[in-house]
Amino acid sequence: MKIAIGTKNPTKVNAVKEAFSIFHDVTFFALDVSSGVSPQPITDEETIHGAINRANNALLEAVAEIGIGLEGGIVETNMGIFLCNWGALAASNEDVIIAGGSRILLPDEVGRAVLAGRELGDVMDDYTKTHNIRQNEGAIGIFTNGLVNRTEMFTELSKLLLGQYLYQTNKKGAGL
Ligand SMILES: O=P(O)(O)OP(=O)(O)OP(=O)(O)OC[C@H]1O[C@@H](n2cnc3c(O)ncnc32)[C@H](O)[C@@H]1O
Ligand SMILES: [Mg+2]
Repeated sequence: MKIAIGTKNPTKVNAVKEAFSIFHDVTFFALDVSSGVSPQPITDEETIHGAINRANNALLEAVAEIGIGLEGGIVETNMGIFLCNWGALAASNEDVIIAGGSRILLPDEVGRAVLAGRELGDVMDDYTKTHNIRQNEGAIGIFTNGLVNRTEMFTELSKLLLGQYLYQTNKKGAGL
């Protein structure tokens, strides 16, 4: 089975590989595809569209059985600005499957800087005085004291996608 992943970010690629490790015969293709949305989505809808576009573009480009798209964004609420994560699974002749990942409240200065136009990854590097947080523990890893890193968060999200896909394809197979 060919699985196409719409990113080269190792936190996302490793997460998808982990979720699909229940299969023996899988080959993964990591591709830099367009998300079709801004580099820093700032609503749930924009983040979901980014995930769906990545999944569809990866599926088509790699001519795979399954395409996976994972996208990080932020959402402004009256409780503050949250980190959000969305994922999509595309398979030919199937409706796209989506799932939401973790959301945590961001410090207001971080959230405001992102809403003002900066990418969260860059803001996080300045905030923590380190480099390339986005490809390592992620904002979620920093703000959960390392208990949940970006790869773990995307692994659970990938399992939510794969699990729904298996449920739906089984249901069809059982003629329900
Ligand atoms: O190469 P891609 O797949 O685009 O990986 P990315 O790290 O840019 O990830 P996204 O495009 O999905 O995320 C959108 C923006 O939000 C940032 N971001 C989202 N979650 C993050 C996290 O947990 N830690 C650091 N940056 C994060 C990310 O760096 C981008 O600026
Ligand atoms: Mg990006």
